[in-house]
Amino acid sequence: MADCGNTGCTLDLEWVLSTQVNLPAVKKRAAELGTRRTVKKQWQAAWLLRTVTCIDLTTLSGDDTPANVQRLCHKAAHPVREDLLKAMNMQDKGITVGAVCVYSARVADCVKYLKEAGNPNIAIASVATGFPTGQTHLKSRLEEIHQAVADGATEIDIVINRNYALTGNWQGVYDEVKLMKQACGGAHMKAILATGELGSLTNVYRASITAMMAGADFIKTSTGKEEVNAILPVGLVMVRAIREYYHKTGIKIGFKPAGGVRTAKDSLTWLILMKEELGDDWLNPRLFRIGASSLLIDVERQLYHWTYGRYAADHEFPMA
Ligand SMILES: O=C[C@H](O)COP(=O)(O)O
Repeated sequence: MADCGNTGCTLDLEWVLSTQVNLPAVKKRAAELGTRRTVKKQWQAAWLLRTVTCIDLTTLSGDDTPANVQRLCHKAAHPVREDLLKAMNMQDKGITVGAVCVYSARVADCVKYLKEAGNPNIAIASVATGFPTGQTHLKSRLEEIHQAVADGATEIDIVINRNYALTGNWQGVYDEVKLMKQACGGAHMKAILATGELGSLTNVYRASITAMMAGADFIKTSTGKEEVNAILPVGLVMVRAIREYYHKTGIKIGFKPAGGVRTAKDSLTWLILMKEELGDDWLNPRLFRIGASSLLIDVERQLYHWTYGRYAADHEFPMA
């Protein structure tokens, strides 16, 4: 998955504390992102297919059952209708989403149903560590990771300890994330910062750097359960932290906006952010994912429009 397999480094508190984010500058740059560059026609279709390959197709509900996980896995393995792929001459390219993303208790279902759907190699991401709040004892948070990996998860989406982050205890954040990374073993680890609960963009930057130093392979904006989830100013601060970490260590860390990304147009703006701030190396599922439960349906509808020159009726896309 991630290019890096980030081993992390010693916590450098001076680095963590040295940066103050300039809020007006960040807001201005974020506002430009959706307006400056437009992607049209066949290029748009190509970018949307890229979006598909970067989606962590997610279901994180209290009423998740094996049946809806089965549908999710089938969609993950066949994310775009065959006629649309043929129109783009992409039917033989084995296009799938980046991963499925579920609660840890549903990982075994994913193993079963991805096999059934004919694509057992699609990554299985499990949220863990007391998701979404992280307000359980460290011992059980670590145990949840072990169990998810034992069940077949290849990626673990952990949540950081907001209590520590909000009280400036970056050593505490670092120590816990490092233990979580060890618990992941060979599975890649995405660190969810829950930025909507961090209080300031400076804290978002500090949490990003701390998580990367502790070994996160990806940093992820949100659980999807906070009041404010993936938004561009936060994304900008996080990808700049990734850029700085890369310049200082040579290690490429992935980025995952998650929560509230629902339209094809939104996904293009996130891709533009990655291209402009981090470059083409980051425009692939090894270093970029979008965590989303309903984005795929809109992307597929836009691809339908590109193919047939009209929007499909709802019944033509029964499952996203
Ligand atoms: O990590 C993914 C999010 O939980 C999905 O959020 P969403 O339902 O707003 O797309």
